[in-house]
Amino acid sequence: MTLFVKICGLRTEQDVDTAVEAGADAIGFVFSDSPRRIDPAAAARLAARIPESVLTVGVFRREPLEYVRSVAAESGIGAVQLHGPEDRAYYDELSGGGWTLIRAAAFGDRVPRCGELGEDMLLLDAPVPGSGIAWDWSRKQVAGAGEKWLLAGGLTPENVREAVDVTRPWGVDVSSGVEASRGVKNPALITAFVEAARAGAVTSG
Ligand SMILES: O=C(O)c1ccccc1N[C@@H]1O[C@H](COP(=O)(O)O)[C@@H](O)[C@H]1O
Repeated sequence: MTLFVKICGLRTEQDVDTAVEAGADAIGFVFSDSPRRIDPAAAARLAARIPESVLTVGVFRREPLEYVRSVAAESGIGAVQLHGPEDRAYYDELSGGGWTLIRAAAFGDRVPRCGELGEDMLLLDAPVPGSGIAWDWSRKQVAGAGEKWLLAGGLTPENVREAVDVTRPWGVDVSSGVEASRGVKNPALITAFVEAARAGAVTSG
């Protein structure tokens, strides 16, 4: 099975086109406080360039439900990625809206199971999302084989292959590791990341 690759925090046409050409499966737009923040109208313009086969993801951190709903509607994204303490009721409110739901959780002692709050994908991240700081991947098989879970946090073109070999995720997600400076993507790194992630990949899917 081919490793699912998400490139996050994109804000320019060039970066979006590069990610699509490189073969990314998902492209993320950040709608919460971040150097990568983009407004919904600008994200909608970028999303119009993206083929339907590529999932567009809105990233939210501790936002009210109504904000998520209105941004998702205006930007036309296909998936909602939630970084926060959202509970089952919050996910229930969003389910049925047509979005793929991605639950982000900081890797800790208890590894969540994909689907336990109604999410479609689970993203295991470092404690500070978007920081570029990696967590300890050495705990093999950190999530269930066969689950749709993505590894994130401090991935780069240099370390993604080892991280995938050790943890066997269903997919990977990167932001800082493909940037020239904070919030500014480097197209060559985007391409290098997708190639490195998929080189010889064996996944849990
Ligand atoms: O990228 C951000 O600024 C951000 C802000 C708020 C919530 C999530 C954010 N990014 C997510 O962080 C991980 C990995 O980031 P990195 O590669 O370590 O920089 C990824 O899931 C992004 O979607």
